[in-house]
Amino acid sequence: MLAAGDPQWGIVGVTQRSATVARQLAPQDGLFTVAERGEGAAPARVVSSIVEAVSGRDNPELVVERIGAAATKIVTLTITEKGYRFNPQTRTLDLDDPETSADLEGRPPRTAVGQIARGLQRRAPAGAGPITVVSCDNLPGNGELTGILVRNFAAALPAGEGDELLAWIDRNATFPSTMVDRMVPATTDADLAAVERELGLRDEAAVVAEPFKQWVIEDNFAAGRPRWEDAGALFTTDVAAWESAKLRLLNASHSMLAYLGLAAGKETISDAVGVDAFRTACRRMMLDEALPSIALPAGLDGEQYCEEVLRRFANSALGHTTAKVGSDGSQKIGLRLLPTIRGTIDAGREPRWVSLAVASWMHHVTTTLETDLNDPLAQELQAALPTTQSADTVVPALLGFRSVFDPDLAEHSRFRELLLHWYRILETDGPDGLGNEINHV
Ligand SMILES: NC(=O)c1ccc[n+]([C@@H]2O[C@H](COP(=O)([O-])OP(=O)(O)OC[C@H]3O[C@@H](n4cnc5c(N)ncnc54)[C@H](O)[C@@H]3O)[C@@H](O)[C@H]2O)c1
Ligand SMILES: O=P(O)(O)OC[C@@H](O)[C@@H](O)[C@H](O)[C@H](O)CO
Repeated sequence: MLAAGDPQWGIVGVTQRSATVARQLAPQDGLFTVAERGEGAAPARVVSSIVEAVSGRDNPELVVERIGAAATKIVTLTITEKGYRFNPQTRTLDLDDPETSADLEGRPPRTAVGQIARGLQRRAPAGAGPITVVSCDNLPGNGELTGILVRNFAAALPAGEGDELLAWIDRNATFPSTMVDRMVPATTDADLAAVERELGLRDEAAVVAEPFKQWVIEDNFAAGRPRWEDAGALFTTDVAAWESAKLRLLNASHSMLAYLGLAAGKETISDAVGVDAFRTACRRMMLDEALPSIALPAGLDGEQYCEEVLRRFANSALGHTTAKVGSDGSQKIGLRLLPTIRGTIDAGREPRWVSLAVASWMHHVTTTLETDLNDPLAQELQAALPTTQSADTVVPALLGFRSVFDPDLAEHSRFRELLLHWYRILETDGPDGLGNEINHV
């Protein structure tokens, strides 16, 4: 927007749990480089849209103040799935979460939902006017969900306070859904050194990304918005179809490749997709199981989309690690893989390939030490594992993990058999045996 000559918008960036990015941006006046990597990459570009960088961990009160300010018209969130602190089965705020309860008790809020609710509460008496809250996370119905969670927070406040806030939200706040697609790995020291060579300047906050980018947004803004369509964003009334296409084709395959890749000692997604058998399994999961169980957005060619996803994963200049994509599995499996399992079973077909993805996640949980398992439920997952570990003990134990599997799915006999089948191969023959089996099927 700035490049197009509209100078009225700027971004206050908030980091949540670590001050690192705020600390990197502050001495460089919020400027940072976006360096595209891979075929068709544009030259490095310095972006100047961040006008202030705040550490939410160190200064939660300032975050509330900024959300409460009349000048703020839009709040966007990219805080990962776990940042929402919700129960995925009921899609409600987890009020037993210690951080959420502490925010409800009135401390300067440290959870994202608490910060938004308290910020909105600030707007009412100040006459700061309406506001739009936009989730950009990989969650189905992310806008609707965010609205529910903020309202759950308000409803859990003492009666007078909560009712007033709920009524204000209904009149003044909107929560459009979005689908954001661009692979952006964590920046490494080698990335910073490469950007320094390209720019002739040291940028501690540089970001690397693939050339592809897509942002689909529900056009429901309460207080105006930049003309993002001029920069390629798509405004639509049907974000849900885009979201499920992305989550169940791209993100599902990403997770599958991450866990298969981790089992085979592959460091990056491009290394994992380079294994013929893994690429075949991924393609079969998308084409045979995910595609038939979703309603695609109008005009999207499903098969072409799947091939493009595989091509994007093969971008070896990106260095997207299997460890990062495979993190937080307990938060992602239920959104990316299980809906395809249910859809395939409901249609009377076998969820063969998608079960391989779930079995490789189980294998990852079992073969990773608790301290190395990057998952907010690492302790609970490890506690659920049996002492003697084999397919026959691990699969039922993890199927009983209620934060991920509901009883219906956990009891489904064919799903269980498929998990046992794939887990046994991973356990006894490793990735090579898996390759033979995949090629054989
Ligand atoms: N990186 C990508 O390729 C990409 C692409 C599209 C969408 N997304 C979405 O954006 C999210 C963030 O991706 P990223 O690559 O920036 O991840 P990241 O791990 O680099 O950053 C995550 C951010 O979330 C915050 N966070 C983590 N746990 C939190 C919690 N419990 N409460 C509040 N905040 C918390 C962190 O402080 C950090 O600021 C993803 O989970 C995904 O939903 C990412
Ligand atoms: O960011 P996460 O942790 O939700 O998931 C990891 C990746 O699958 C994801 O970030 C993709 O790179 C992204 O969704 C592509 O648009």
